[in-house]
Amino acid sequence: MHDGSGRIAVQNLTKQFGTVPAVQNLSFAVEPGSVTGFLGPNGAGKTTTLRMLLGLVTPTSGAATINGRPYTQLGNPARVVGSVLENEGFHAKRTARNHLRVYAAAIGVPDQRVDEMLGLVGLASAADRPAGGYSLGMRQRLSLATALLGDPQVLVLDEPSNGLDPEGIAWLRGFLQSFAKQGRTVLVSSHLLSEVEQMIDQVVIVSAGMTRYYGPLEQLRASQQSRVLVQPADANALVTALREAGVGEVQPAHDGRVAVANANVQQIGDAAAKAGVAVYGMEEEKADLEQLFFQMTSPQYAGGPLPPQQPVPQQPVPQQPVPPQQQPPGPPQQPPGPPPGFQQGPQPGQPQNPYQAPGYQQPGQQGQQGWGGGQ
Ligand SMILES: Nc1ncnc2c1ncn2[C@@H]1O[C@H](COP(=O)(O)OP(=O)(O)OP(=O)(O)O)[C@@H](O)[C@H]1O
Repeated sequence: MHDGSGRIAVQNLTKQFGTVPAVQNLSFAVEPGSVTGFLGPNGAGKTTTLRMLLGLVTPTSGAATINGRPYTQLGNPARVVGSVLENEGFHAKRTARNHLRVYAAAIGVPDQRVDEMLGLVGLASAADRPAGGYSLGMRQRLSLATALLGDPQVLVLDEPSNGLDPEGIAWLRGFLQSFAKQGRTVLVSSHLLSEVEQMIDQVVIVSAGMTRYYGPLEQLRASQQSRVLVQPADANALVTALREAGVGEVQPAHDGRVAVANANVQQIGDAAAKAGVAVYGMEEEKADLEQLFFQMTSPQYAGGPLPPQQPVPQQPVPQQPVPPQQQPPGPPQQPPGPPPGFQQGPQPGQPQNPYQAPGYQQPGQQGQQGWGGGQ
């Protein structure tokens, strides 16, 4: 059913290439108003999933829909979804401006929009150069400009940070967040959590074609068990005091410090004071999100058994139209516990419509003219 919300729903999606199970029973939803990271190591099945979503590969089973419909049944797909996939070719001798004009004509968009998009992605000054001479980063920008021509409701980007310089990545982050704040939908794939961590609010983690985690990034962060490293005058006395007071999970470290999980500095300080144990310092420590991501996906490389799969949303991804403001968050999976190594020792106002003007300004960054440099 066509629901017009811009919602992406992937339901029990499977793709088998001969003997290669590229995608296995994948389910998740991407809600409008959010930027969702689609993460997994090389070969995890991300591109295949995105290609199925965009009607370029036929699923073996299951479904991927936008607005409740398969891509091939969208009335004017370029107006609904813009995409940037890997290895997209440009006519080498055609200028960026002419490339965009050809696309604009094909989808019925006026030429004026071509210049707006060139300005938006910072290619205005290179618009009349042949795309064949463009750097990887410039080609990424041209792909993005192409994807945005139809003023789509949904953006699907495969590894968009590839080839971008830090300035380009920062611009892309601000742009995607503003795009999502307008109630639009963004799905970005990457094999590096760190590359997209700052730009996403939801995350789907896949490995070996299967979902490992699906839910808010914040929830994944919160699942990271923190601990406090305490430097006491007398470690044995502090361990006894904390255990008797029932404060946290206490573990003496080799360097004379005491590691306390599941307790805050105030609880520890109070218990130490009550027992008359002097404390010289306390340090709060969080497990690294990247480390957790690596642990969730690394069995694909190790060739060993995969960890138990987190329950992919048990209830079917709703196919019925739901007004955006009433949509419940997608059913998140419970993230797994912290990596085993963590326990064992110390470890370190409404944005303006970007399509109104060529010089898109990020909220709070008045004066910045779109994607300026790095050509
Ligand atoms: N057309 C195809 N024919 C056969 N196997 C394929 C085909 N396309 C993808 N595969 C295989 O499916 C698996 C998933 O590939 P896919 O490109 O979807 O992964 P990915 O997560 O996008 O990886 P990367 O981050 O390297 O782009 C890989 O084992 C790949 O070799």
